[in-house]
Amino acid sequence: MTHELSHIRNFSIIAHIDHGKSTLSDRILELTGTVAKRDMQAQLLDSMDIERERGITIKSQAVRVSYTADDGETYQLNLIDTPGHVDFTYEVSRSLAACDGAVLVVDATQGVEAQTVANAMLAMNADLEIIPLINKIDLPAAEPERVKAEIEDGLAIPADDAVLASGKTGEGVHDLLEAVVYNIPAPEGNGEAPLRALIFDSYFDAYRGVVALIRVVDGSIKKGDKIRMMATGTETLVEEVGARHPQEVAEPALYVGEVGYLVTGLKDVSQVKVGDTITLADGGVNDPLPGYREAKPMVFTGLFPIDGDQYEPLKEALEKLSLNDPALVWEPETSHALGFGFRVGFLGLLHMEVIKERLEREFGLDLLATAPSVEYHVYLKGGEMVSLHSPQEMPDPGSIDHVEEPYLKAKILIPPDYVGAVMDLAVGRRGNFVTMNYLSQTTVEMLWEIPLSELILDFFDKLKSNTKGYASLDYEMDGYKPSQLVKLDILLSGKPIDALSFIVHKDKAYDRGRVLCDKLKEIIPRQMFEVPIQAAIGGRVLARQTVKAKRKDVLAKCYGGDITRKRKLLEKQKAGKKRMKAIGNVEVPQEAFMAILKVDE
Ligand SMILES: Nc1nc2c(ncn2[C@@H]2O[C@H](COP(=O)(O)OP(=O)(O)OP(=O)(O)O)[C@@H](O)[C@H]2O)c(=O)[nH]1
Repeated sequence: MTHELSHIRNFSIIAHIDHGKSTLSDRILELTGTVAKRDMQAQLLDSMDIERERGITIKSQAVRVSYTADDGETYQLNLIDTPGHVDFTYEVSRSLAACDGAVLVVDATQGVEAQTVANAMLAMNADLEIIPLINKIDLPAAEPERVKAEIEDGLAIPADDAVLASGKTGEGVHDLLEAVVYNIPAPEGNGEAPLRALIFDSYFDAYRGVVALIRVVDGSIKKGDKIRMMATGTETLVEEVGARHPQEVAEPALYVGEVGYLVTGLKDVSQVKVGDTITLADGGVNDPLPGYREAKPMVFTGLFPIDGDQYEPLKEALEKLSLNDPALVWEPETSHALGFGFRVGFLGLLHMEVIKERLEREFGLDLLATAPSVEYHVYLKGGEMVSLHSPQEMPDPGSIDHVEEPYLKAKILIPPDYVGAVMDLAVGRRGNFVTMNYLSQTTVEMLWEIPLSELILDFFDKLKSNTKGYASLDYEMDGYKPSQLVKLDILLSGKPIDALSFIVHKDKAYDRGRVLCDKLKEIIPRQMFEVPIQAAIGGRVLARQTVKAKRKDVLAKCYGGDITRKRKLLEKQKAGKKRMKAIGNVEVPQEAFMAILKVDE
């Protein structure tokens, strides 16, 4: 295969969900003979089960295909698949930084949608050449002309020459590859200069240690080279380099402009960070590539095994998962209510859900998760600052000078009709309006400063439902700001339950406390006795509800007679208890801990 810069193209495919990105990628692999038709497993690029089920990509992928164009020349095309969720905006930006162009897929029956706009903006910000592609033209309802107009008016991308294609029939896929070769610029770089390579993903492989996906920006890299990761300072010998087709094939070297994988031989993924620059340990460069940022957990939750015997297995599972995930951090946590568990940090709610699901599915654990919270900075009267990852750690109010919470700069893109809806939502979430710009007649960009704690409630879901799915959200950290925050305690049968307490803005405490008591009343099943539920701040009760006592005992029906029937009933009860935790003498289901996430204003 060619290594000449002029014969390399690095690109990614971007689209709104379900517009056909994966199907199209599969067709490309097929048409270039990379994967034989009989080996095609639909949507080869989304490898992890959970990703496949949810239709989201969490990790980046890079597949190299060889394409002989109509000009008779053979080109090396590297197709880079980027993660598709707001939790992973930084990872997306690094994957795009490894590309020179992007194919923007738009469904011919749906037209431009929210994520089309959001992804196109990301690609433009990354200075990528954009090739519009109108997909699903096999469908009778396809309206390519209307969609072309939408792309031009809404995104200001010329669409006269948009590729018309069908991932289903394969029509237009050849045109797409020709467009990639002719419209996307070849990479630039200096093959003679010292090595500079961008890491745009890294993962732990049980057999080979940490593997990185890289783009060589200058120079070249081969087996046996002694390299240094510039941000972490880690040095190592290159064990192997190569490309995915999509199975890994070792190459003698990766040359300037090329994308491929690198086996580092290192055991810890935190030594090989996304966004870092690789250079040679001896005679390397001094200036890293721009854009490196530390992956920082933003959301914290307590994870507790339902069965205390699973504490050690949970610890081992977390150790295994963090080998592959530098953003995953954790430390032991003890709760009076839930026993021994861990406080775990995540990039965002999706990251949290995925990890919890993997712990349960891949490691067979039954877990209870407490409501997510953020990292607060509590300044004590003596001047000392304490970082708080859990509401339980909140010091005595008398000793606190003030509390600061993390804010985000949030960018929301919407059609003009939804400006009012977004205003209502963001103001209700303590957002400060910054500016609003018309990017085109069909797209408004609103900038807000919003406390992260408000965003991790159901903000994203609410934003989507209030704008019929049109809004897209992108955010970055904006530092800490002082806030009037208090710890709200929830009491069951008069006893404060540490795992249910949370931190809330003073002005929201009463509403949230009341709504939460109502919710908990619905969620907590009737017990043999009455269960009063109270929300309180430092002993002052704000709201109260009561779960009434159950009338009958199930076993009473058995008259002590039929033993098998009795056992069956008990088993049924046991199954029903799944995800319940006895707190004192009250059975509390998992939902109760998440109720705070669903508070309606
Ligand atoms: N008729 C028709 N259906 C298509 C075409 N391309 C994709 N589809 C269907 O559209 C649906 C979504 O396609 P995917 O390839 O999974 O779309 P995607 O954009 O990768 O979706 P996500 O990964 O979930 O974002 C699937 O049911 C496909 O079978 C096409 O060209 N024509």
